[in-house]
Amino acid sequence: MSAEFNKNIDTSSDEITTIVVIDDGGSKGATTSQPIQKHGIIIDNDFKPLSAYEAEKRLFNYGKNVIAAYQPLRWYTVLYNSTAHPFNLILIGLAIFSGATSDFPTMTILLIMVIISVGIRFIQEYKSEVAAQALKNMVSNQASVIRLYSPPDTRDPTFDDLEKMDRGETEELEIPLEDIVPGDWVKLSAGDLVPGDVQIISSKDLFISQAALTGESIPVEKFTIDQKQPPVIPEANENVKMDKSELERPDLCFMGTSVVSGTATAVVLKTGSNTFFGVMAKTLASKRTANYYEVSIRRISFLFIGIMLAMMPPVLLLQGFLKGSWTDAVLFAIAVAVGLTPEMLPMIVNANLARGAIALSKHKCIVKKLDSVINLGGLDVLCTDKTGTLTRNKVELIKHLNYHGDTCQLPLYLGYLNSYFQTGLKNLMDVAVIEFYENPDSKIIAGYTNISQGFTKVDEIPFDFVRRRMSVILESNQEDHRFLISKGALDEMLSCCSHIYIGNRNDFTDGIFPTTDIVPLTQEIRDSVKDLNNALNDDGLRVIGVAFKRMKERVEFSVAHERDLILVGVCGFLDPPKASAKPAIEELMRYNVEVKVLTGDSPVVCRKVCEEINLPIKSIVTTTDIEGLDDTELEEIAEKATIFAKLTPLQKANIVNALKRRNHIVGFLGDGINDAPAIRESDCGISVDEGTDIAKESADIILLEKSLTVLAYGVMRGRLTYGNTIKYIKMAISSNFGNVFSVLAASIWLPFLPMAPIHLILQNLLYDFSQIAIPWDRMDPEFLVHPKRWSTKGIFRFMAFIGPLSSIFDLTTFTFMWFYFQCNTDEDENKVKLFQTAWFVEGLITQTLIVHVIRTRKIPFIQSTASKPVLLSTLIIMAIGIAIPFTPLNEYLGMTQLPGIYFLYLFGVLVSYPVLVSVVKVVYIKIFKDWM
Ligand SMILES: Nc1ncnc2c1ncn2[C@@H]1O[C@H](COP(=O)(O)OP(=O)(O)OP(=O)(O)O)[C@@H](O)[C@H]1O
Ligand SMILES: [Mg+2]
Repeated sequence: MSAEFNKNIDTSSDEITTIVVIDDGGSKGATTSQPIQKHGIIIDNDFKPLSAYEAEKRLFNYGKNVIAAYQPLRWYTVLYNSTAHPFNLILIGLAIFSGATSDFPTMTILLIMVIISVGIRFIQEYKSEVAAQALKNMVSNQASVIRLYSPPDTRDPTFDDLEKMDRGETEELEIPLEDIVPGDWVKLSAGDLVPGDVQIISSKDLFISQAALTGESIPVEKFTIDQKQPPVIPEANENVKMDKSELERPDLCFMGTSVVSGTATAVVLKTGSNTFFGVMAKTLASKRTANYYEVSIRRISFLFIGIMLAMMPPVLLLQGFLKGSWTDAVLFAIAVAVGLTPEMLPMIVNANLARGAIALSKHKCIVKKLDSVINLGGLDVLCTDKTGTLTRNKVELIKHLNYHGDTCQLPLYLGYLNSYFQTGLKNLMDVAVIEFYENPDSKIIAGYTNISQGFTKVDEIPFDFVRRRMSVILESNQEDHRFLISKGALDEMLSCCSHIYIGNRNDFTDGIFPTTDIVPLTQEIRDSVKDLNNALNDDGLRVIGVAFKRMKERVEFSVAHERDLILVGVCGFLDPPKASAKPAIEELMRYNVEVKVLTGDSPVVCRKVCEEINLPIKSIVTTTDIEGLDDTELEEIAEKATIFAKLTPLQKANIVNALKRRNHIVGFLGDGINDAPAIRESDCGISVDEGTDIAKESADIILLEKSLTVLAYGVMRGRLTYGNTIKYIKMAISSNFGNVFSVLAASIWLPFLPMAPIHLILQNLLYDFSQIAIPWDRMDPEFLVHPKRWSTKGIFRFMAFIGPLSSIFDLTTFTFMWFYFQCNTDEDENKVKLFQTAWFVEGLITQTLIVHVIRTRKIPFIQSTASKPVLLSTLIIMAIGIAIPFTPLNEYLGMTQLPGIYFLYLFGVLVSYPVLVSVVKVVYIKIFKDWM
C-alpha cells in the first residue's frame, strides 16, 4: 500500500498548510489517474499516520484498546464471585449462629464446608479464567493500520530504509486489535470490526452495521463530510462525554460496529473503554441478561432454598413443642437446613463447564462463553455453509470458457483484472483467479507480460451478498476509455448483461477488450448460457460469469452502472469435498444431529458436494422458494429441506429462526460476513479462526480449524458435560426431598433427635467430598447419542418420584432400631447414641451409593460402571462413614460402636436400595421415556 497511498495524497494542492485527502478506495496502481473527489477534509500538514515510536508512546499513555468490562477477571474478583453465593452465605450465617450458641464443633465443620466449596470453585474458576484468556489469545484479532515506514531493524537501518523514512513513506501493517491507539490510521473493508471510534478520511461505498449499538439492523452508509478542521483526538486523560447524536454522523464509525461492504481509511479518535461502546459496555455488563441455562440453574437454586425454608419452621416447631428443648430444636433445625443446602452445586456446575471447555480446546475448539458447552450438547440441527466446511478450503480455477463452452482467455483475463484490482473482501475465488493467472503454465498471451500493468484503477463497486457480483472500473494506459469489469454469480450477471461475446480470440495485440463478435443477448442465448452453467454445475464446478463495458464517463461510479454489460464467458472453479467431511457427517448422524447446508452458492454444485460426502438430501430449496413465505410456511420448508441455496445473509438467519421456532436447538457454522446474522441468531454460533472478524465476534465457539470432525466431538463433550451436571442436580434434589420426609417423620415419631446436629453436619461434609469427583465421571455411550436439552420440569418430576424412595430405607432403619435395639426412649443415652449413629451410617451410605444407580439407565456395576475417581471417592467416603464410630472420634461426636447385627441389616439396605431404585428406574423410563 504505502507508496500508492502517499501518491493519493495530493501534496501539491496548497504549498504550505493544507492537504486534501481524497478518495483512495484502497486503489492499487492509481498513480496516474485523477481520482474523482467525493468529499474532502481540509487538514494541515501535521495530519499524517503515526510513527512506530509515537504509537508506542500513545499505547503507554492511552492504554490498550480493550474494553474494561471484557478484561480478564482478577483473582480477587473470582474469589469474590465464588464466595458471594447464597448457599455460602447461608452456611456462613449458620456458622456464626452456631458460634454464638457455643456450638463450636458445628461451627468448625460449617466453616470447613465453606472453605472446601469456595476453595474448589475458586481454583476451578480461576484456572478456567486463565485458560479462557490463553484461548482467547489463540484466536487472532488483527486490524490493518497505516503507519509511517519503520525499518525492520530499527537499530541498523539500511540506506534504503533511511530514504523511505525521509520521504515520509507509509506502510500497511496487520497489528493486534488491542495495540491500536488514538491517531492511528486504519483501513476498513468488508467483514472487519471497526477497531475503535474512528473518523473517516476516505471511503468507498462504505456500509456499516450499527446493530450492536443502535439495534438498527439495516446498514448505514458512512462517508467523509467536508470539514475545514483536522479530526480532533482527545487527550489521554481527557474525560470525553458521550453524545448519542454522534451515532448519526455519517463520518464517524464506532467500536462494536462492523463493515458490511465497501472500504475506507479512517483515523482512530478513541479506543478501549473511552469508546461509545466501551462506555455502554460498562453499564451493560452490570445488567447483562441471563441466558436460558443460567436462568434454569438459578431457578433450581431457589427451589433448593425454597425446600429448605419450608422445612425449617415445621422441624423447629415439632422438635420444640414435642421435645421441650428449644435450644436443641434450633440447633437441629439449623443442621437440617445445612443438610438441605446443596453447597456443592455452583462448584459442580462450573467445574463441569470448565472441564468441558478445556477438553474442547485440546481439540482446537475455543469456547468463548462457558455455558456454550452445554448448548453444543443440545444441538439437534447443525446448519453450515459449504465452502471450507464440506469442501476443502482451497478453490481452484479449472475452466475459463466462452459462450460455446470452448476454452477462451478472455474470461480469465478480465476475471483476473477484476480480482487483482478489487480491494474489498478478497475471497477464495479471487485468490483462485489470481493464482491461476499468475501460474506460468497457464499464460498463453500475446502482447502482454502482465495485463494488470496496462491499466489503472479508477473506481470499484464492492461485492455484496445480495447483488452477488463486484465490479472494478479501469482506465487503459493506451486508450482514452474506461472499462467496467464485473464478475459474479451467473444469474446475477445475466440480469445485467445486454450483449454477449461469442468469439474466441487468442491474439490480444490490439487490446484486450473485444470490439467484434458481440451480439445481443437473446432469450435463446440466455438459455444456452444457463445450460452451460448447469452442465458445469453438474460436474461440481462453481461458476461465475465475467462481463465488461466501455465507458466514456468520468463520473462517480455506482451499482447503477452495472447494466448493459457484455458477457464474455464464465470461469469454473473446483471446490472439492474434504476427505474428513464424509466421516464427520456420519458421526454427526450417529449423534442424531441433522446437518443442513445454507449456502449462497448454486443448488446444483451444493447437491453434488453433498452427494459426494454422503449427506442424505431430503429436498433442495433456493432463495426464490422462500421469498414471501409467512412464518409457518417457512418453518415447514426449513424442516423439510437439507440444502438451501443462493441465500442472502438475512435468509440464512431467517431459516435458523424458523428451525428454532420448531423447537430445535440450532447451531450455525460459518465464516463469512454473510453468515454473521445466522451465527448470532443460532443457539450455538460457531465460526473459525480464519473467518471474518464479524463472524468470529458473533460466534460462541471458535474452531481453530474449520472441520466438522471437531464439532462431532464437541457435541459429544457437550452432552457429557450436561450429563455430569444434571446427574448431580437430580441426585441432590431428590435426596434432599427424601430427607424432608424422613426428618419430618422422625420429628413426629421419636422422643429424641434422630441425629445430633453435629452428625447431620458431618454427614453433609462427607457427602460433599464424595461428590467432588462427579465432573470426572463418564456417561454411557447410549446417553451421548441423543441431543440433550435442559428441562426443569424433568428435574421436578425426578425429584418427586425418586426422592421418597430413600425415605423408605430411613424409615425401615428407624423401625429396625426402635424395635430390634429398643431405641425407643430418650432416657437411655446409649440407646439414643446407637440410634443416631445407625442413621448416620445408613443415611450417608445410601446417599453416597445412589450416584451409581442414578448416573445410568443401565444396571450399575454390571452394565455400566462409573469412572475411577467417582468409584474411589464414593468407596472412600462410605468406608470413612462406617469407620468413624469405631474411632476415638466417636467420643467427641457422641457416637457409639455399632453391633455386628446392624451391619447385617446395613448389608441388606446396601443391596435392596439400589435394587428398588433400579426397578423404579425401569418403570420411570417406561412411563416418561426419560431418566438423565
Ligand atoms: N469474489 C467473487 N467474485 C465474484 N463473485 C463472487 C465472489 N464471491 C462470491 N461470488 C458469488 O456470490 C455467490 C455467493 O457467495 P459465496 O459462495 O461466498 O456464498 P456463501 O454462502 O458463503 O457460500 P458457501 O456456503 O459456499 O460458503 C457465489 O456463488 C458467487 O457466485
Ligand atoms: Mg461462505
